[in-house]
Amino acid sequence: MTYPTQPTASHYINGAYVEDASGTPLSVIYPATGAEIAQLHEATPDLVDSALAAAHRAQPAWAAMSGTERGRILRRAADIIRERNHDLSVLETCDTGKPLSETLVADATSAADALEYFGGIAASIAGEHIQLPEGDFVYTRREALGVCVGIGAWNYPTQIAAWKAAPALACGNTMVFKPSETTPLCALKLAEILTEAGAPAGVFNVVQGKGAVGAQLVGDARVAKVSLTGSVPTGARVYAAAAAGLKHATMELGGKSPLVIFDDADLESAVSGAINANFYSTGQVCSNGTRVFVQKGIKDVFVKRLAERLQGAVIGDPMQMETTIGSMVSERQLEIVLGYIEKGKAEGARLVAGGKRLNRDGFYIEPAVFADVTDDMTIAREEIFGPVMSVLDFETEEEALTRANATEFGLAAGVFTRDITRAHRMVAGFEAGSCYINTYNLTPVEAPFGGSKMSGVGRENGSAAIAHWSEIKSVYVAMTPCEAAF
Ligand SMILES: NC(=O)C1=CN([C@@H]2O[C@H](COP(=O)(O)OP(=O)(O)OC[C@H]3O[C@@H](n4cnc5c(N)ncnc54)[C@H](O)[C@@H]3O)[C@@H](O)[C@H]2O)C=CC1
Repeated sequence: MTYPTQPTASHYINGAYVEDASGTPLSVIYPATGAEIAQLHEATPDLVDSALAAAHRAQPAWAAMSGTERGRILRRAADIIRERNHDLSVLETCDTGKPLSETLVADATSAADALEYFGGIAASIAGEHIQLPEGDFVYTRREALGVCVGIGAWNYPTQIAAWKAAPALACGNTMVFKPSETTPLCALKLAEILTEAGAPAGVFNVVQGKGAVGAQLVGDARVAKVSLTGSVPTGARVYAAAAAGLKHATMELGGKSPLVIFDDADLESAVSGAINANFYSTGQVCSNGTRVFVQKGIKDVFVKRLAERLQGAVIGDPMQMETTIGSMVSERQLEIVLGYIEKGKAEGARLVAGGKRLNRDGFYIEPAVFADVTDDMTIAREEIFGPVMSVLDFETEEEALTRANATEFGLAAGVFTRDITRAHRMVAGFEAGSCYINTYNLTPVEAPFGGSKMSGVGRENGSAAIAHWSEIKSVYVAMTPCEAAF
């Protein structure tokens, strides 16, 4: 590995890198080869405390700055990220094993988009004025919550850190962020860049560690809000811990999203949609449409065309620009995915393509397509978080909608059809936070993103995010003397 992947230190607190070698060692593995590329340490309880103290100290002055000033710093950070996109994308690939052809356009650039977007609206975050009888009025102040905690998953380490930091900081909060222990490198770069852009010390801090470090952060009395991106079981634990302290919470959790393809759809476009809904980032995307419902009349031709198109996938070294499928993030995740593939076969689904581990170093698997999947099979019910597509067939619109919604999850849903009224009817009926018509998995920063049902609470991105990173203070102003009964 010739890329500089060992960071200056494990943590970033109060505007500087900090090391504490007494923490448990944390080894960073490049999943494309299995080689160790960095050695970090988990944060000790004292170190976590010092990060929270730094964020707590910095928050009043940060909130007291004008939105314009805060926004300028965020936008400057966005510019620095864009200038360094190549190196940051290489680091994202080292952290995750995702192909550079993807990380160059979807990770640091998405972080820059978030910083630019929320930097742009920071100055117009405001309350309102409400007129009342006798000249009295109420005005509202939209205020920061205080110290916020962000906790990330491993699939989008740069994007997750920025999607939380940008709106939090725009609203005048400060943050302590804990990346996933599997991908700890990228968030440190965001912290470094925010300092360079002018963010005062303590405004954005990063501490490394596993669940225990996350739990300490969530349980701390100084923390006003917790935003987690992770799995449903972790989300349930973190949400409960936040509730114990009556903290604000945003939970971006897992999914098992449906993609419904009607027989009048543009076939090539629908196949592309199914590919993007299942194999981007080697299938490690929370909103993936892994239950692909295809109307009976076109099922065979759809599966045939999909298998042909899969021949064009280039699996291998993620640093090569022609590569379109990199490695899984870890050996553990690869084993989980292989386990699901065996279950799919054992329960009677037909493996149409892929599904084998590649015989080389690193954690590679061929993208897999199962046909003849039924709703009760494990692969159709549980989130796999890997490149495994399940194709199910259906006859009527009503049936498709009922079966699409028959899941505890509700993150995303998509429909391919040329019938516009049917498309909108389906979308209105989907029990999901993010819906797609004739496309899939696009997540521009302008669009609110988040889940229904067990897939989460709250929304990230879009102007909707402001409500989740601030609160309203209502101020009643009397224009006449105050009267009392006695
Ligand atoms: N809805 C969304 O926006 C997204 C959801 N995800 C979901 O994330 C999952 C994959 O990511 P993983 O890293 O495996 O998830 P995970 O749930 O295992 O871990 C998520 C984070 O929570 C931390 N954590 C674990 N236990 C904790 C505790 N008790 N208190 C505080 N923090 C704790 C972990 O260290 C990690 O940083 C998938 O289920 C996926 O669907 C991933 C990306 C986006």
